[in-house]
Amino acid sequence: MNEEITNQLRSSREVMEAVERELTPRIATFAGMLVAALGGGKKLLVMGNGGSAADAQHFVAEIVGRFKMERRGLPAVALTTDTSILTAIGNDYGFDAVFRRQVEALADEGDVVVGLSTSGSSRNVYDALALANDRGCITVGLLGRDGGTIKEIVDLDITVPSGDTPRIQEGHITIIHIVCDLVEKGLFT
Ligand SMILES: O=C(CO)[C@@H](O)[C@H](O)[C@H](O)[C@H](O)COP(=O)(O)O
Ligand SMILES: [Zn+2]
Repeated sequence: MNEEITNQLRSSREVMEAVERELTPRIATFAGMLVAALGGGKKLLVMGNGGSAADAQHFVAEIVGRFKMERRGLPAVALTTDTSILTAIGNDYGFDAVFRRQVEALADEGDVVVGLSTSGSSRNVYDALALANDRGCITVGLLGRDGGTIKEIVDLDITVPSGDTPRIQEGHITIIHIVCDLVEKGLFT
């Protein structure tokens, strides 16, 4: 059992090293986009399924509440949290529409819309990002594997170089924490 634990910790470390090697400039670009948008009065919308829904909420909580700094709250919404909205849209229009309809309702030009998908191909995330593009939003995909279909349509993809869903998610949450730190420093120091 200890060998299995050691192997998993090693593979997690290797993914983090690959993130550092391959994705540092993209993480900086993402932070810069958010600093410009939030500093200019725009908002952040975030979505994902399963563990990525939890990551979306975690991200938004850091932005609306705080990461490390005492500062004013910033405007961000997780599209994963309201069970009445999710069940109404899912029941009436289908699960593929649960995020797209919320983008239709909430997104304005210049907002940053982030989709998390380890496969890069979840239909509900793809459809919402496609509409966000039409709306003139800045679209970002936190993705995995080969980036899937979402990589093809977003303004910025940050594709964690792994084929293992939990390792990809660990990459995503680390990137989110780094970006929250850079956003606070960019806007409030
Ligand atoms: O957290 C995990 C697996 O670690 C699962 O809940 C996982 O997020 C779900 O299977 C998602 O539906 C996967 O969707 P996606 O990342 O491919 O868009
Ligand atoms: Zn998970």
